[in-house]
Amino acid sequence: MEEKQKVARPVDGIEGYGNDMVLFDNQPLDWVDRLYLLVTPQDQHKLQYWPQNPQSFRNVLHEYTARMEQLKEQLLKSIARSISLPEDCFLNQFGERSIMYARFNYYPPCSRPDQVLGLKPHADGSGITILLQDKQLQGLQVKKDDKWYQVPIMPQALLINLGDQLEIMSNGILKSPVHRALTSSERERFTLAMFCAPDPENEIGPVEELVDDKRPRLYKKIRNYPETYFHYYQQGKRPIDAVRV
Ligand SMILES: O=C(O)CCC(=O)C(=O)O
Ligand SMILES: [Fe+2]
Repeated sequence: MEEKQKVARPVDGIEGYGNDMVLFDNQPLDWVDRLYLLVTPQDQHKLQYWPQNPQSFRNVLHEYTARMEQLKEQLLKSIARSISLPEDCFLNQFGERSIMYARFNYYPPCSRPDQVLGLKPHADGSGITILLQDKQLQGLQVKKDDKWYQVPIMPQALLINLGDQLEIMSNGILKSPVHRALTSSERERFTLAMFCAPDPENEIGPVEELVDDKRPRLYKKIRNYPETYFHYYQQGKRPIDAVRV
């Protein structure tokens, strides 16, 4: 507890240990505590929020971040190739100063899982998200055609989720799925999400190759999508609707 307090999120900040920011009356709250840290670029680390206990925490997170940066690059290239685009087209929009956030999600046991969600339905605001799932407890669900589907646990596997910014860049060809997390009355659940996103100062938008007469531009160009995202998300709305043409 004491260690968590040392890195507690300030009321007006996003990094650190805490729970939902309350921005609106009647805002549905999530049954989750989280430690949220910017891990890339390194020169923007706010180390005051990086726990020193356990002692290995900072080094392990550094190393994990470096691996996830490599994985992100490979994934963005492969995804581009898979839809016949030049392999660097998403990476170029991410830019040299692309960002990555680590979010450690801790869902405590909840006595009313029928009433309370761990995370309300949302699509990620990232470009892509790399999720390390809890090894024992399922909880993640994805929505398709208005039905919720349970995501199975695959030990040793990372789950890759596409976020809104890749949907925007791909002019809607790639979809950023809506998902949610359930709670359990029996057990706690831990997950680690790494959100990979473009440099917020870069203007992003549908890549030119994917806009033509047959497929008109679906999304506007936008800078700093996370800012737009955050406000819509906490009201339970879909932020990507704000950038539709
Ligand atoms: O905890 C999970 O399984 C999902 C986490 C998630 O969707 C998120 O952090 O955005
Ligand atoms: Fe998510």
